[in-house]
Amino acid sequence: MSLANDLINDESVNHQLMDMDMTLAQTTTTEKVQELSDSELQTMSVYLRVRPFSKEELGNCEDQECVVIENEQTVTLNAPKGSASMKSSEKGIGLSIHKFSFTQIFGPDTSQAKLYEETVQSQMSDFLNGNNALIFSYGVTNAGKTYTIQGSPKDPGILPRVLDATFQHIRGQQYEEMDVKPYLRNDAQFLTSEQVKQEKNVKAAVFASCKEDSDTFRGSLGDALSFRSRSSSCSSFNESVITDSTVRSEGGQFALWVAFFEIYNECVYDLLQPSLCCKSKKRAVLRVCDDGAGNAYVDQHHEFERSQQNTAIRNKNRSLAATKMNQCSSRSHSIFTMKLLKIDNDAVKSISEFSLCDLAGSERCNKTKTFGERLKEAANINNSLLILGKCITALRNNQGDRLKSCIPFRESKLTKLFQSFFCGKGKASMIVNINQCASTYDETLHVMKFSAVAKQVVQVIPEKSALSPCLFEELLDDEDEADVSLMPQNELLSVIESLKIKLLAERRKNLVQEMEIRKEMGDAMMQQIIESEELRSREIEELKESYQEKLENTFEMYKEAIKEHAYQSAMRNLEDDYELMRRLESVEGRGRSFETTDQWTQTSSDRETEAADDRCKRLCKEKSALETMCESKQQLIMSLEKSLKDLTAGHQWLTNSLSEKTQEAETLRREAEDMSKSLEDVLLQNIEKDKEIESLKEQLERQSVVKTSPVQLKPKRGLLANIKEAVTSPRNSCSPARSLRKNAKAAKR
Ligand SMILES: Nc1ncnc2c1ncn2[C@@H]1O[C@H](COP(=O)(O)OP(=O)(O)OP(=O)(O)O)[C@@H](O)[C@H]1O
Repeated sequence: MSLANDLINDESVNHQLMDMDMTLAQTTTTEKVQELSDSELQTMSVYLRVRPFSKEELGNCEDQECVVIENEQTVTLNAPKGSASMKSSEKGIGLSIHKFSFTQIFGPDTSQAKLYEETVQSQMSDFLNGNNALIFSYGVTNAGKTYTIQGSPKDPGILPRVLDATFQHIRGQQYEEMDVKPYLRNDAQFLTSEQVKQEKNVKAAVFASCKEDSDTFRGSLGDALSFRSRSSSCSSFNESVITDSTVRSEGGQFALWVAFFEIYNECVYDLLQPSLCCKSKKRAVLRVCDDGAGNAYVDQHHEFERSQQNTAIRNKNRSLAATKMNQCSSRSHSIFTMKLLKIDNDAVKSISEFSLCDLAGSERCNKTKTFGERLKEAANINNSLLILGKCITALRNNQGDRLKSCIPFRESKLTKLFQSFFCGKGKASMIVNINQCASTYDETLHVMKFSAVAKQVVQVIPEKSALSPCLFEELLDDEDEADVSLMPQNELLSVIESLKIKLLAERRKNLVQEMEIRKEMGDAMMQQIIESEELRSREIEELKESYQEKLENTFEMYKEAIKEHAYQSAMRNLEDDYELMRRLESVEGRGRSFETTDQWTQTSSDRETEAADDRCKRLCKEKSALETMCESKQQLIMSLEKSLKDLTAGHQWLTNSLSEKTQEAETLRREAEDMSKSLEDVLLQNIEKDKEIESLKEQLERQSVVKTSPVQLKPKRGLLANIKEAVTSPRNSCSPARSLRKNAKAAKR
C-alpha cells in the first residue's frame, strides 16, 4: 500500500508540481492535438465511491468524520487523532486536511443502479459502438471494490449490469454459429468444423460446471457474480442502453465471447475453468501472449450466449482469504473481459472489448497481520499496484515532456494487459473505493493521492478508423522524424549526443528511483519480519514460562508419587517378608514331616515323587533365598538392637543421673525447710521472751507498789525462780520456753 506514498511524499509540493505539470501537459498536448483531427483528448475519468459504515465499524467508533463530501466533485479528508498524517502535521511536516477532486463522487447512499448509469453507461455505449473500454476499481482492502464490480445477488454491481445491457443490445441479432472466435488481441479468426466442435465441448463443460456450482452454492459469496435473471424485478438498467441514442443499431449479427481470469502471485489463472478439473489437478497457468504489435492478451475466451445469461458464473475459483481487515478479501486481481464481434455478410466488421477489473486491495502488511503465504500475496499485490502507479505517473509525466520516459508496462502482468488502454486503444476509467474508517485513514489518504495522479493522465481516444496500437506515441515519433530530416548532419550528431546523454540521465534516474522503491519495500518487509520475530520471541518466552510452570508442577506430582510408591513398596516388602517367613516355617515343618514319614515315600507314585522333588527343590531354593534374606534381616536387626542397646544405656545413664540430682534437690529442699523452721522457732522464742520480760516488768512494778501499800502480798517464789532461770540461761532446752509460754498464757487468763 505504500504505493502512493512512494509516488508522492509531500502533498502540497506535489500539488504544485501537478499543477505545473498539468499546465505544461495541457499546452504541449493542445499543440499536438490540434493535429489530431479525428481524435478525442481527455483526462482519465476517476470516480470516487465512499462506502457506508458497517454496524461493527460504528460500534468501534470508526466514524470520526474523516471523509467529508463537499460537493459532487470535491471531497475533504480530515486526519483523525493518532493517525500518522496527524502526527506528521503536528510536527509541521504535512497537512492534516487534504482536498481532492474527482470526475464524480458517489456517497454512501448511492445505489448500484445510479453508479452504473453515471459511470459505466458512456463506456458501455462506446463498447457497443465498437470501441474498447476498461474499468478498474482501486482502493484499500475492505473498501468495497468487489461490491462495486460484482455486487450482491440482490443488488448487482457493474459487471452483471454490463452483461445485461449487452444482451439487451444484441437481442435478436446473436450470431448462432460458433465459427468466429477472437484471435490475438484485436483480431478474429474463422474456425474449422472440428474446432467448432471442440469449442462447443469446452463451452458445455464450462457452463455445466458453473451451473452446478451455482446450484450448490447458491446464496454464498460467489452469487455476487450471478448474472441477473431476466425475470428480476430490477429493470431500470435494461432500458438505459436501449434508449441510448448514441448506440448505433445497424444490421449484422453479434457474437459475444468472454474470458474471466485472475492474476494471483503474478500467475494468470482461468476462473471459468471447470471446477472438477481444479479439484484433482493444479490449476493451469495461462500465458500472457503478445500479438506482435506490442499488445498483450490472454487467449482463453469462451463463447457466450443469451441462454447463459441466467447461468451463474461464480468466482469461487478466485483466490480469497480472510485478512484481519476483510473476512473475504480478494487476494488477486480479477479481470472479466467481453469481446463483441460484429459480423456482417460473413465478415467481421468490428471487434470491441470491455474489461472490468477488480484489483486486489492495497494494504499495509502489518495492519492486515499478514504472514507466510498472505505476506507473499501482499508483496505481489503491492508490487503490481506499485508498477501500475509507476506507469500512471510516467504517463502523466510524459505529457509534459518531449523526451518521453519509458513506461514500465512490461514489469507486471496487470500493466501488460492494461497497456493498450493507456496507449490510446480504448478508454480507461477508474473507480476509487474508500471506506470512512479512522483506523485506515492513512491508507485511504495514499489511495486518494494516487488517484489525484491518475486523474491527470491525458488519454488520446482515437476514432476507430484511425486506430493504431499506440497512436499518441506514433504521432510524436513521426513529428520528430520530420524535424530531423531537415537538419544538417553535424547538428544531427549533436542532437544524437544530447539524446544519448539525456537517455543515460533518464536511465540513471529510473535506476535510482527503482532502487529507492525497492529499498523502501525491503525496509517495509524487514520491519515486518522484525515485528513478527519480536512477536514470535515474546510468544516463545511466554510458552517457556508456562512450560516451566507445568514442568515444576509435574515434578512435584512425580515427587509425591515416588514418595507414595516408596511407602507402598516398603509396606509390600514388609508383607512379603512376613509371608516368606511364614512359608519358610511351614516348609521347615513339612520337611521335618517328610523325613519322619517313611510310609509316604513308599506309597507315592513316581510322578508324585518327581513333582515332590521339584517342589522340594523349589522350596529349598526359596528356603535358601529366605535364609539369605533372613540373615541380612538378622544382621539389620542386630545392628538395630545394638543401636537400641546403646540408646537404652544412654537413657539409663540419663535416668540415673536425673534421679541423683532429684535426690540432691530433695535433700537441699529439706535442709532449707528445717532451717526455715528453726528460724521461725527462734523468732517465736524471741517474741515470747519479749512478752515474758514485759509481764515480768509489770509484776515488778506491781510488787514495788505492794511494798509501799499497807496490804502485804504473799510473794510467788516459783515464778521468780523461773524468771531468773530463763534470763540467766536462755539457751536452755525448750522446756523453760514452754513453761514461759504457759506462764504467759496463765498471765493472760
Ligand atoms: N456501497 C456499499 N454498500 C453496502 N455495503 C458495502 C458497500 N461497499 C462495500 N460494502 C460491504 O463492505 C464489505 C467489504 O467490501 P468488499 O469485499 O467489496 O471490499 P474490497 O475492497 O473488495 O476488499 P478486498 O480488497 O479485501 O477484497 C462487504 O461486506 C460489502 O458487502
